[in-house]
Amino acid sequence: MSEREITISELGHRGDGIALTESGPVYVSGALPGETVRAGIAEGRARNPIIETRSPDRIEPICGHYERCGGCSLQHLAEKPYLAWKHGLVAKALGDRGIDFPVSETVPATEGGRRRAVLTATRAGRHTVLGYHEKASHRLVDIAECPVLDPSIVSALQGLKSLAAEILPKKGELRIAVLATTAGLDVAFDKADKGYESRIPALSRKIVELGFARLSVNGEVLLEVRPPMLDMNGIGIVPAPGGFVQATLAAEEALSRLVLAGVGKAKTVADLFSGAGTFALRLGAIANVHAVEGDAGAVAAFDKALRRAQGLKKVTFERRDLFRRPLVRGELEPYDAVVFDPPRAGAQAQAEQLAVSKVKTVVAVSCNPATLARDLRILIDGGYVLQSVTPVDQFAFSPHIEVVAVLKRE
Ligand SMILES: C[S@@+](CC[C@H](N)C(=O)[O-])C[C@H]1O[C@@H](n2cnc3c(N)ncnc32)[C@H](O)[C@@H]1O
Repeated sequence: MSEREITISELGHRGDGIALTESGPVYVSGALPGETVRAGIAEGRARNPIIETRSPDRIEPICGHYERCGGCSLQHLAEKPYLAWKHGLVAKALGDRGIDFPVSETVPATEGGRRRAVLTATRAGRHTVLGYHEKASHRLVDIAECPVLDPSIVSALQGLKSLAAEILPKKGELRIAVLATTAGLDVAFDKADKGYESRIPALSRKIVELGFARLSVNGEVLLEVRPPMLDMNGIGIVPAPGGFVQATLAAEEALSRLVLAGVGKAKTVADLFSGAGTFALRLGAIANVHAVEGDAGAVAAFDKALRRAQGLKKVTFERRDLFRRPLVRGELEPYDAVVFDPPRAGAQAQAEQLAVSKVKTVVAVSCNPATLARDLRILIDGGYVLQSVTPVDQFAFSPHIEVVAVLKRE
């Protein structure tokens, strides 16, 4: 493997530096545009890179685990170019689908830290390791700090570890979803061995001692000390164990503001892939809403929240698989506006139905610029005109980006 000097010209979509060489792109982990790097090169990747010229945009990472931990990829880049890079990811995805539209500046929405985290635990001899996987590895980093998480999760890391130790399999990993709620932590273990049942008394005792709100294992609630409540714009919701909620409150609010502005004065709105009601509960204050969601737990959580809610207009819901059974043209007729917020796979089948519908306004929310661009292309080809595209940065230092796009039919 020959060593040579290369110059980084751009950041890739995962945050690696890219040098464009005569033999193709070379990916350099941890390098920034403008930097020159000395490294061995094999299969398009730099090995043991040494940065020779530093970028003025390079900053000190804020976490002691950063070098190893795969949870973050861009702590070493200053905020302004970091937000610009996220903006570029969205613009590029649109460009790849032939959509030439000015993308708004990235809205930072990481304040307060992530209230929802998925950690992994495993055994290392007699110890328990709890954290995230190392960069490009299956090994776990045992985290003692994590500046991107809500502080209440960080201060509970030791407690979570001792809880996980009760049911860790001899080999393999345990997934732990943690949600910081107004009543304390909601902890959901996933992929626990059946044998955990003998540890239920010990787990229950620990949950109470640790002051956590609820513990669930493999989707079943084991003990609810207090309902793990989230305040959704004044309405209390108790999410399903391990269920989806926006990872930061700041992003939930930023996305909701953009969704509400997007639907404008619509009187009837369909909220598709509605989860536990992040948008529907807010939209219900200004319009009649029909929420559609595929996950039974999320639908049940939404139903309960609706019963507690006051002063909403008519809000209805249904459980439905929108990949297999999107709302078809006739079903879309009653709506002035449709909001959709699918998982990473996007909403192709639904976009195809919207493209032949008469719905005036579509607000597309996405966590994947590539599938969003595909769905926007379908809508634009069906006669919609883009009004705005706004990236929202919910996952600090990661390559993830949320986007809200508003389209109208003339
Ligand atoms: C990105 S989340 C958005 C949830 C909600 N809009 C929010 O902001 O909290 C995507 C949602 O789509 C749901 N979902 C995934 N696949 C689905 C499908 N095939 N049909 C309907 N809903 C689905 C998930 O359960 C999840 O609630």
